[in-house]
Formats: sequence, structure tokens, C-alpha cells
Amino acid sequence: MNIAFIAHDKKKDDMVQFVTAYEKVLQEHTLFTTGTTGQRIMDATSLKVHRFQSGPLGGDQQIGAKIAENNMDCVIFFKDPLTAQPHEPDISALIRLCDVYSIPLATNMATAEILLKGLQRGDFQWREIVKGKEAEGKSRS
Ligand SMILES: O=C(CO)COP(=O)(O)O
Repeated sequence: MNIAFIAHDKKKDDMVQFVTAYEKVLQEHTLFTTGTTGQRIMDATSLKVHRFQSGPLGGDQQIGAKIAENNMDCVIFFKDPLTAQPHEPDISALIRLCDVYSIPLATNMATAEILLKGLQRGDFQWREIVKGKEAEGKSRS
């Protein structure tokens, strides 16, 4: 599965703790991150990630584009609800696209934990079906 990890500054320690706890599971997946979050993950773990721009410089939008192309299966976004972000419109747009395309999105650690447990259980297999159907449709047209 393609999984995106994003954390606002005050949530980055939590994100490092989270991916460290699930490192073994995450090794089996393709990981995408915004810039600084990805750097922190790579510094703390042996995980390899595809790093986009930092959030305020367009990273959230780049992850949104992957969602619009049906190339993202899950988004783990540790948002800071207590700090104003200069790129708030980008954040809202990313969350909106998750809803447009029914992409599982966790915005806090408690939900992220449940999503990763589901991932381990195979609850994300429906994504393969959705992607397969889209590929089938494209090859017919
Ligand atoms: O701002 C962010 C998400 O909105 C995160 O970006 P960074 O990972 O580059 O800090």
C-alpha cells in the first residue's frame, strides 16, 4: 500500500514514536511524506520514504495530487489543532480530497493506531480492487 505520513511541528515527536512502533509493518509498504516529517522519520528509523516538499511549500498539495491520481491508499496526518498554519488552505484541500476519494485518513495517533491495525489485518484489500477496476477502465478507453 502507498501510505502518506505528515506531522505538524508540535506533533513530530509523536510521529517519530508512532512510526518507530510500527516500523516492521511499515517496511512492507511504500511510504510518502512531507519534507521535514520525512527527514525526522529517516533519521530515527531505517525506513525509506519518498519525501515531497515541506508542507508550507506545497508538500500537502503534492500528496493531494497522489490521492487525485488514485495513487495513495492511506493518509496519517498528525495535525496540530492548537497552532495556526500559514498553509491552512492546503491542509483543508488535502483533507477534502481524502473525503472525495474515500481515502482512510487519521488526524491523530489514536485513529492512526486503528488504521495500522486494520492494515495488518488486511482491511485495506478493497483498495487493490478499486485500483484494479480503474486500471481496467483505462485500458478499455
Ligand atoms: O506542514 C506540514 C503539513 O501541513 C508538514 O510539513 P513538514 O513535514 O515539512 O514539516
